[in-house]
Amino acid sequence: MTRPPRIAMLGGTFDPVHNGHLRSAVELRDALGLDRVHMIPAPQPPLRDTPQVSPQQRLELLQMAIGDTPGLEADARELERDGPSYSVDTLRSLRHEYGEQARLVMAIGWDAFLRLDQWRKPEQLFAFAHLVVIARPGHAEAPSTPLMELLGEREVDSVSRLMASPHGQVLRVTLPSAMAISATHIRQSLEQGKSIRFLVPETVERTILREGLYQRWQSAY
Ligand SMILES: Nc1ncnc2c1ncn2[C@@H]1O[C@H](COP(=O)(O)OP(=O)(O)OP(=O)(O)O)[C@@H](O)[C@H]1O
Ligand SMILES: O=C(O)c1ccc[n+]([C@@H]2O[C@H](COP(=O)([O-])O)[C@@H](O)[C@H]2O)c1
Repeated sequence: MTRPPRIAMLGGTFDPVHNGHLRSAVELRDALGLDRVHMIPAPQPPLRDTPQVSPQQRLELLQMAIGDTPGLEADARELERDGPSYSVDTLRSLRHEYGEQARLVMAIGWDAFLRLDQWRKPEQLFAFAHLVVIARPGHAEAPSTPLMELLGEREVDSVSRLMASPHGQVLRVTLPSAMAISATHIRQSLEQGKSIRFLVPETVERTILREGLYQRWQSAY
């Protein structure tokens, strides 16, 4: 019998993409034995202000960051929708693409997980995908009661248990090279004229500096 595909969505504002995202995607691919990790920029992230840097520019930085990394894909599907970038809509589309037996995972960092109960139709996410929560240095706050209620009995303690079914369960993971890198810190560094070397891939750094992105003198697009 052929093994069902193992697919993950790692959505983000990617404002800009950084090595914390990229290394997490690679280590998640290896830890879960994933066939593909769809890295999906959100044009209008629902719980924050729409970024100044356009969705197309954020996508292009993501594409150059990923390059030819096996199993990682810059996925533009949210750019084709209007309105807030709800993950439930993206997961519906991935489920449709890969079929009902695929093991579909929505991967989010601990900070994003803490607000999951404020997302659109959070319980419906589990009808499409598993949830994998990635530990993130500097984010250790405990989940709220509504969030714990939302999780219910879904938590499992191993990859093999998670992959035994197509969707509906939750796994917390700590990846080997957890990095305390954030896009906020990168934007602040650029605004202050400080170096972002080694926080993002070199091609991304070069493009940001050349285009004047995130720098004080850049006018809003
Ligand atoms: N260093 C990191 N390690 C693990 N997960 C991360 C890391 N940075 C971001 N993530 C996760 O990746 C997803 C997309 O993150 P996002 O694009 O918002 O980046 P960010 O660095 O958190 O941005 P910002 O600082 O602007 O909030 C979220 O689920 C987030 O928790
Ligand atoms: O679906 C929602 O309601 C929802 C609410 C907040 C965030 N998300 C998604 O979570 C991902 C990370 O968001 P953010 O704001 O932490 O960059 C990104 O793909 C967002 O579209 C989704």
